Amino acid sequence: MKNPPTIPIQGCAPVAVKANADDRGCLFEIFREEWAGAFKTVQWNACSSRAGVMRGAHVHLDYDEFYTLPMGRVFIALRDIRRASPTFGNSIGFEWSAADGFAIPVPAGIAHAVFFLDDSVLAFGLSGYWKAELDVLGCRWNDLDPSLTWPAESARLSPRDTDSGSFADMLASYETMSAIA
Ligand SMILES: Cc1cn([C@H]2C[C@H](O)[C@@H](COP(=O)(O)OP(=O)(O)O[C@H]3O[C@@H](C)C(=O)[C@@H](O)[C@H]3O)O2)c(=O)[nH]c1=O
Repeated sequence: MKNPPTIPIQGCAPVAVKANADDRGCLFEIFREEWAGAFKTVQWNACSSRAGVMRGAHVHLDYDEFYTLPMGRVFIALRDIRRASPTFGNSIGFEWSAADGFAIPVPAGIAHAVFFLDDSVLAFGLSGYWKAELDVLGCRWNDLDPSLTWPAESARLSPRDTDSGSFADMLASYETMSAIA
C-alpha cells in the first residue's frame, strides 16, 4: 500500500488490497470479507468512467460501500455528515491511483464525489442492495466543502448531478430521511 492518506473520518481508513503485478498487467485481490475494515457485501458494481467525469457528490442512507480502484487515477472527496459521529463535518480530498494498492470504505452517511483524472474503473461493494428510490441524496460537487481544492473547475456530469442542490439542502434531507428510516 503506497501513499495511504490519513483520512480524518471514522470508518474510512484505507484498506490494503493485494496487487499481483507482472509484465501482463495486474491481478488484484480487491476484497476479502476477513480484511480489517471490510464488511459483508451483497452487491458489487464496476463503474468505468472517462477522464473529466465527476460522479457525485452523493450520500447513502441504507448501505455502506467498499470502494476499490482496479484501474486508473481519480480525485475522491469525502465528508462526514453523520451528526452523531465524532468526525462529523470532517472532509478530505485526495488523489488516488490504482497503483497505490488500497481500497476505501465509504460508510452510509459519508458524502462522496469522485473526479476521474484518467479513464478509470471503480469497483465497489455494497452492504445492501441498491434501490433507485433511495439513491436520491446529493449536492453540487463543488459545494461539498469550500475548503476542498479540486483538480478541475468543471466536469462532465449526469443530469442528476447537474441538477443537484446545496450541501445544506443535502444535509437537511439526509437528516429528515434518516429520522424516518
Ligand atoms: C448505483 C447503481 C446504478 N444503477 C443504474 C442507474 C442508472 O441507470 C445507471 C447509472 O446510475 P447513476 O447515474 O446513478 O450512477 P452514478 O452517478 O455513478 O452514481 C453512483 O455514484 C457513485 C459516486 C456512488 O456513490 C454510487 O453509489 C452511485 O450513486 O446505473 C444500477 O442499475 N445499479 C446501481 O447499483
